[in-house]
Amino acid sequence: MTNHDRDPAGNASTPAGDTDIVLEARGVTKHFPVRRTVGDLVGRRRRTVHAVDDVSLRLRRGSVTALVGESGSGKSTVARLLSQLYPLTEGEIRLGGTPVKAGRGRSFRAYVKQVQLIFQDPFASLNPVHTVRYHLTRSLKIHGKQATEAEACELLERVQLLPPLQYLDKFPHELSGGQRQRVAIARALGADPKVLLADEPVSMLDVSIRLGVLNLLRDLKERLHLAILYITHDIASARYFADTTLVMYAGRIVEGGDSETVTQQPAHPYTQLLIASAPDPDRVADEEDQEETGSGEPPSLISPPGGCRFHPRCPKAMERCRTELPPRFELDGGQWAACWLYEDRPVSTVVPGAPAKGDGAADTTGDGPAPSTTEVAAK
Ligand SMILES: Nc1ncnc2c1ncn2[C@@H]1O[C@H](COP(=O)(O)OP(=O)(O)OP(=O)(O)O)[C@@H](O)[C@H]1O
Repeated sequence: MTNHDRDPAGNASTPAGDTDIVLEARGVTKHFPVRRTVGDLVGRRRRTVHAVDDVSLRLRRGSVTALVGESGSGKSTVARLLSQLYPLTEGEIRLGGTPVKAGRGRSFRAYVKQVQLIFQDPFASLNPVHTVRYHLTRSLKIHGKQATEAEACELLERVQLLPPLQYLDKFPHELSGGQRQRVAIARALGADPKVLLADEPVSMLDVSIRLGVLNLLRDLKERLHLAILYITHDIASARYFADTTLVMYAGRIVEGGDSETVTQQPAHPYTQLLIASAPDPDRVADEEDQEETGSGEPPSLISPPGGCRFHPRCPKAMERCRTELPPRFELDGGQWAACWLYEDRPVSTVVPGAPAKGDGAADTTGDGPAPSTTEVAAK
């Protein structure tokens, strides 16, 4: 993205006519209040967990966006905010370009019909006392579709549970983990959604069947032009499965770009650490690796570090990283990193008449509005 894509306030504008953007988060923030202790009452303190801060992203039709990060970085909270299970502390969500108003009842049902959430544990998300037929026909009914056996079978065919009649009257405990997750996906498809938010959809499955479920999601993305948010702590699977990858650390997105670039040429020291810690049979980790990429634990989100939240673990931290929050710096090929290391990189200029980065197909970053340097640094 270049300065040409920014509005007068310095924010990136939604690319005009980019009809591929289905769901967009702009500066989305979620702080959870912490239950007050005696000390808090005496000191008149109200503490909050800064679970998600200023997250912007765009999900496009027929595209998978991976949101990658360690446990506790805020990934599931982003999914819950995007599915309207939690109210936002700040920010805005847009569906099809229209700001979404928080609500229950009819407006919530209309939203959920288009944006479906798939959970990590398919056993917990399916009711053990009901059959596959019940789960699927109920989903069809709720979303105003014909709840016939033929429709339920079609859903099972879509998730490659064949022949469908063999699965229709099974209970969840009679299915394998992979089959259960396919039923959960089929149930989500009963709504005929535009967006699937898949929160660690394969992490509870046997390693041998993960690939099959990811391939199914990819097939659905292509055939049904779904926009998919793939939440994972496994950056290696993001390279394989996602078109775009966003990396999250301690409640903030720190890097984004097309998956191949982010995983092969990670720019942010945190992404480099994630990749160095990912199991790779071709690489033997040694102490030098550790020194170069850093180690340690993620910070407390009740009182996150000032400046860049990664600075206490960062082997490349500079003085200003402790005090100033880095904005997004644009790199080549649509990649960006929120890291002061890239401050002095020149921003490439736009060739007149050429599609600018951030305008439709040329924008591979999957991220939403980028706040200006001064705006973020001032926060
Ligand atoms: N309802 C809640 N109330 C208070 N704190 C919460 C709540 N939900 C999440 N958190 C906190 O917000 C932070 C982010 O949690 P979240 O579950 O979104 O992270 P995650 O990256 O999805 O982790 P995991 O991969 O372990 O699920 C954590 O510190 C968590 O303890």
